[in-house]
Amino acid sequence: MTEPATLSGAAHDDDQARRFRHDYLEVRDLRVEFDGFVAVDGVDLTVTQGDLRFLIGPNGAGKTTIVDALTGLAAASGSAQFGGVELVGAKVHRIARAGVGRTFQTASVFDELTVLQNLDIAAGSRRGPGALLRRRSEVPAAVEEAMDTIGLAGARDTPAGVLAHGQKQWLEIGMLLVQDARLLLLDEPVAGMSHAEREETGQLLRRVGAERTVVVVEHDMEFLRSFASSVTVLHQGTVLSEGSVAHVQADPRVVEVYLGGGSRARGVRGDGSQDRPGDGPAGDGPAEDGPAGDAAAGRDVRAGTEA
Ligand SMILES: Nc1ncnc2c1ncn2[C@@H]1O[C@H](COP(=O)(O)OP(=O)(O)OP(=O)(O)O)[C@@H](O)[C@H]1O
Repeated sequence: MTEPATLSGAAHDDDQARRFRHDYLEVRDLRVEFDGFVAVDGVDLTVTQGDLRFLIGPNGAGKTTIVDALTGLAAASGSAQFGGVELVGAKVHRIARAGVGRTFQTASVFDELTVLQNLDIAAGSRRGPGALLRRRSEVPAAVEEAMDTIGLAGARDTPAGVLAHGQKQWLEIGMLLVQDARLLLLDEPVAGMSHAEREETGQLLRRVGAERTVVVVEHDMEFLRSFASSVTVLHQGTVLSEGSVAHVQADPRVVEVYLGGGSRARGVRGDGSQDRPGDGPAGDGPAEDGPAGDAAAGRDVRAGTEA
């Protein structure tokens, strides 16, 4: 369908509503291989708008690689469509234009620039040069709205470099909002945050997730229990379990992966054989972030079973 070049108020609102209603992510048989090592092995994933989906799994399960594949940073096969646009094989800028945005574990904001300037530049990436020269009286509505949504309206003139850790992450989410990202892929958004910041972030994701499609890669089980509306558990590049928080917590395969250290071998090769079968949590990654680490740190995947 051909989009009109410009839309007046009511028509624009209708268009927004229509777009958001039909936005969903549909991944089919996604596969990523690095020199014979299969990091993502036939993953199917459907995420609709309003469903705050958490993607969890032990270290090396393939979570970040899936996000990389959806954002053009890892070559993949299979299909991943968002809003009807095929993402697999598309160039990074085309994927961004299709409304797909991501954050990284470390916030990538311009420290020397203020909150407002960071958002204005992000918005300007859609508008072209000159955005930085915009006077404050000309702050676009989308930037004002994003500052409110991320709770940083009061810090608009604060340089991003002096923001608290959590605020930087919120700013980065705000930058995706003003870029009109309608699929947000967030990599460990609450890592390193205080309890209060996690709560704020959870509420923010709920607000954003009501209107957009949000996928959160996360290790923090307490955060997941509080805010996930659905969960996909990955293990060795495949989907191990999927459903509500209660469903995956009760799935014996999930419990085994998170608590049975012996099942963590992750080297699935192209020929289907296992690399170092039987490797425990200390196999080839930091044990504290692995399944045994999660349990030891009191992050048992089962409800109410703090270790
Ligand atoms: N560029 C690459 N080249 C080779 N192997 C890679 C590359 N990127 C990732 N891998 C491997 O692919 C597997 C999946 O990695 P990935 O980072 O997606 O896991 P993850 O689930 O996000 O783990 P974590 O929770 O530790 O971030 C790992 O075994 C990793 O070592």
